[in-house]
Amino acid sequence: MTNTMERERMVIVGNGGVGKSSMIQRYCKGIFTKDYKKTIGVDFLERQIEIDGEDVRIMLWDTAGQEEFDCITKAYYRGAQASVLVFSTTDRASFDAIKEWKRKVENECNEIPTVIVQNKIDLIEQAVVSADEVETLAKMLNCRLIRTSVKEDINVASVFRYLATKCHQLMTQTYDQVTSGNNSTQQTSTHPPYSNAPTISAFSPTFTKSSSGTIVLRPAKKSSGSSAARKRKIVLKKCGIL
Ligand SMILES: Nc1nc2c(ncn2[C@@H]2O[C@H](COP(=O)(O)OP(=O)(O)OP(=O)(O)O)[C@@H](O)[C@H]2O)c(=O)[nH]1
Repeated sequence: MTNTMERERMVIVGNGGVGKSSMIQRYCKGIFTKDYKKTIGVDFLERQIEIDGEDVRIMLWDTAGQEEFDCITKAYYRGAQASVLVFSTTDRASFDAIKEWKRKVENECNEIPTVIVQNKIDLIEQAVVSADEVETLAKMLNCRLIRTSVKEDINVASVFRYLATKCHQLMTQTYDQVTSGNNSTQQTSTHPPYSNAPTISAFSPTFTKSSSGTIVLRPAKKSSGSSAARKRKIVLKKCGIL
């Protein structure tokens, strides 16, 4: 592991009990526990994955869902490159709070790639939100929607791979702009267009492309670390992006 490895910092927010800590534990440690242990303030775990043949370290900040911790947690939103807004299928208030969570994150770090996660999809029979209203909210907030079950390990990895890929693309664009000396009018938006983004559905855990718009998330192809990739890392480091 070199100190030039790309690092992507993500924050996971949402009401208490929606499954944020469970999601991070599932992704980073491969475990799930039924016990509910309230997060006090913030917690942190990381995992290394490969995107486009490059090693990327994903740093996941788990934040407390209770408002009483807001002043502590908001300090951790700063500098985040992506965010995950989580609500639970069985908790109406957590769904209603999603807009507010997005606002809180944006107050600290402007617009960053963001995913809305509807967790506990294994409890769909006890759902207190309809599929339509969830999809409408995601469109309105211009966010990708991913339905997950941390318990059944459905789509959890898709959430983080999707965001890591977005962050990686943004870093690559920044690199291209720096190396081509283009810092004028052709500035690319830091927020990709999501309005027509398909939903990643918990009902297609095999991630095959379906007519309903479910998208395919394939593992990145391994490539031998090219000299271009190495140069890119050096430039990114010099730009203070790493
Ligand atoms: N059925 C089901 N239960 C889940 C799922 N994900 C998490 N849980 C349970 O939901 C409860 C709360 O999960 P946590 O991960 O602690 O929730 P949190 O959002 O981190 O909560 P705070 O720390 O209070 O913000 C735990 O009992 C988990 O076992 C899921 O996908 N399905």
